[in-house]
Amino acid sequence: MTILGIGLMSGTSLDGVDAALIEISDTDSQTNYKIAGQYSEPFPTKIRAMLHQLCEPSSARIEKISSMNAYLGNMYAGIVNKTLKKYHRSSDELSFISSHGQTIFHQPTMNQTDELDIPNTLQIGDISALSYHTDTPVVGNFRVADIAARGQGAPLVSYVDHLLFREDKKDVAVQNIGGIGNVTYLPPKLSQSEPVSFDTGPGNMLIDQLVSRFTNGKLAYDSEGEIASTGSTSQQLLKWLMQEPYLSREYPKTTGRELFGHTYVNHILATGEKLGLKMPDIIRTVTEWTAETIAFHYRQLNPASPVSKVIIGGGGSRNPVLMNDLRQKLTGSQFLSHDDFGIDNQIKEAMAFAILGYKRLTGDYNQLPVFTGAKSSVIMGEVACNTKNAFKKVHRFYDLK
Ligand SMILES: Nc1ncnc2c1ncn2[C@@H]1O[C@H](COP(=O)(O)OP(=O)(O)OP(=O)(O)O)[C@@H](O)[C@H]1O
Ligand SMILES: CC(=O)N[C@H]1[C@@H]2OC[C@@H](O2)[C@@H](O)[C@@H]1O[C@H](C)C(=O)O
Repeated sequence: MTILGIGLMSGTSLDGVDAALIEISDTDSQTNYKIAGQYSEPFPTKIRAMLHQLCEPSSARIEKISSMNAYLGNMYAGIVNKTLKKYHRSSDELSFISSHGQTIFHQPTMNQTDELDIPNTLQIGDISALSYHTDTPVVGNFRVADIAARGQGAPLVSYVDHLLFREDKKDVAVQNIGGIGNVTYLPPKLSQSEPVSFDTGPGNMLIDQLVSRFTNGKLAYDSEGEIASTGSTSQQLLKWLMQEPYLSREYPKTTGRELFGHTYVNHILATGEKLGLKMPDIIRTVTEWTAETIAFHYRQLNPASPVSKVIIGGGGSRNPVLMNDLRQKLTGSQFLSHDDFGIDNQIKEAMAFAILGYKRLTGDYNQLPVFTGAKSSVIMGEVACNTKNAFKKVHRFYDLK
């Protein structure tokens, strides 16, 4: 039997939503995942601006978070219906939706000064609204189960990287450069070493914010690295940035806009100003620093030799300045992209969440403690099925067992 599912991803760069339509079929020995379609929709400027406000504790307002939760649930439903229409598939054919949601806040580790301050993470985009408007069961809110098991609640795509990309004899690093950078490091199967994953630091998040300030909000990112290529790296600013304590924290570790947000950008700008730097020089330096945060961690992962294969994904792979810096810092590694494996870079994370959602519905573990630091394996994800049809569709998965 072939199951049709849709994975939805809206990531920390706040650029929009990606949908992956996937067909899943089980043979006796393995599960096969085939991409049957894809659709992406950018956030309208107003929504993106509001999301930026909601991710920043000083500007977030509870009533706006609540209404954005409902709004995104409806928006995601529209995206599912557009994806089905694009590929001439009906809602009846769709067995499930798996939605990451929009991360608004993520604090998996904290210095507990108050008993009420406990690890937490919040992804919004109401899964009940999504289920209701699509007549389909929805799996969402993945990260909270891993946090409950005392994990970092991220990175979660590592589980899928491990299924798809581990090799017998060569070590592989699967590097995402989204808003945040994260790596899944897969030592050869034949070695005794365990895989690991963690966030390497900022991806495009700081570059995007600097570009937006430089252009008074006219540009949201440094397209093709054009601004960075007009500046020069300041070694002094680079050295200052390398002192960021997150870099030397032990992994598993994750980060986000809580650290690399508005206040961080203010600190970079103040330091750049003291050094007499112009904005393109600051953007150039932060671009090189982003590459250096990745290379810095790889030298720790494999001190003896360059990582054999680096599979790059995420929007940062479209920034040639960032990619050139990374290649220069990782000489000896073979660079590949998800496209080399038949997976469009744009929808890799959406596809991964479809797989995580499918595992949730079949009652299988969809997380490995080694990746998130959780105390035990968990089956992540909550299920919303708010119509009779959605309920019937969920029951199909019980028959699979
Ligand atoms: N042509 C391009 N040139 C330079 N940068 C680009 C280009 N296209 C996309 N980007 C960068 O990629 C970012 C989006 O990346 P992506 O969609 O992978 O992030 P995300 O999935 O939201 O984040 P995360 O993986 O952290 O959740 C944009 O904000 C921009 O900085
Ligand atoms: C809390 C949160 O949303 N984290 C994201 C973010 O974006 C990249 C990096 O930081 C990663 O840890 C994670 O997303 C990917 C999809 C993951 O969980 O694998």
